[in-house]
Amino acid sequence: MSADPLVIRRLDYLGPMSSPDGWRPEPRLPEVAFSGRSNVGKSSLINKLVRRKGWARVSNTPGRTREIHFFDVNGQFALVDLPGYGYARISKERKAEWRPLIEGFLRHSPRLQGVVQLLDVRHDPSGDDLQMLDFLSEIEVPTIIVATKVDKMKRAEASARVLATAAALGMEESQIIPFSAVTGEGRDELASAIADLVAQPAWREPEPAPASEDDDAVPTDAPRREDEAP
Ligand SMILES: Nc1nc2c(ncn2[C@@H]2O[C@H](COP(=O)(O)OP(=O)(O)OP(=O)(O)O)[C@@H](O)[C@H]2O)c(=O)[nH]1
Ligand SMILES: [Mg+2]
Repeated sequence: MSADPLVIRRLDYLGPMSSPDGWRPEPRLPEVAFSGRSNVGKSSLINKLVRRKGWARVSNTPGRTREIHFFDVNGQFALVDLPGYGYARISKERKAEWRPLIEGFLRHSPRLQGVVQLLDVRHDPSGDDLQMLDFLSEIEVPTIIVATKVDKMKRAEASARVLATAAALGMEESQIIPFSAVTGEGRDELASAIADLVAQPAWREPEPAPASEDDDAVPTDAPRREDEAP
């Protein structure tokens, strides 16, 4: 038996981020974010990945995960559960809130290291999925693609669906990880891909800190400019 590529020794919930300028946990760890439509199986996949049954909330009501949730895995990386997009019954108002939240986080989080993009194996990528994939390639973040719920089909049928999805996205079949939260298929392959991603050098350069008007924010040992009042 091969060794577990991601042994979970410690798992801590770090808290939610609910608006683009709102509170978020200190970005101390490299972050791997999980993205996908509502109901695609993000929370179920996360639970399987960390081998905890009720860790990330799983629901039969699509659109349940509304904030961005952060989890510290082994003090090694932060797992980031994004709200699902593209659920029709959610009000326009809520959708208008989510997009800036998700895109703002992905664009600006200083420690983002990669994204795991989930697609339901049974369906062709939706317009929202394609928009998200375009966005991910625009920001050039390393992305792992997972096809979820493969247990819902016969094996050959699921393989054919993965092949078709790969073709639709212009990628190789081997670039998509087939996954089932029910059988655990794909768990170790995904865990290994995530461990590799986290071991890479930091993907994003930190943004320069904004110039502060507030003198108190300047450390006392910071050099003062000549023209600056004492
Ligand atoms: N058969 C099967 N069902 C799954 C699988 N993954 C998720 N489900 C079911 O799909 C539904 C949605 O799963 P969630 O994990 O809550 O999906 P989510 O993407 O987190 O949904 P939101 O938080 O609403 O965006 C639940 O009823 C799950 O039990 C899977 O691999 N196989
Ligand atoms: Mg969820």
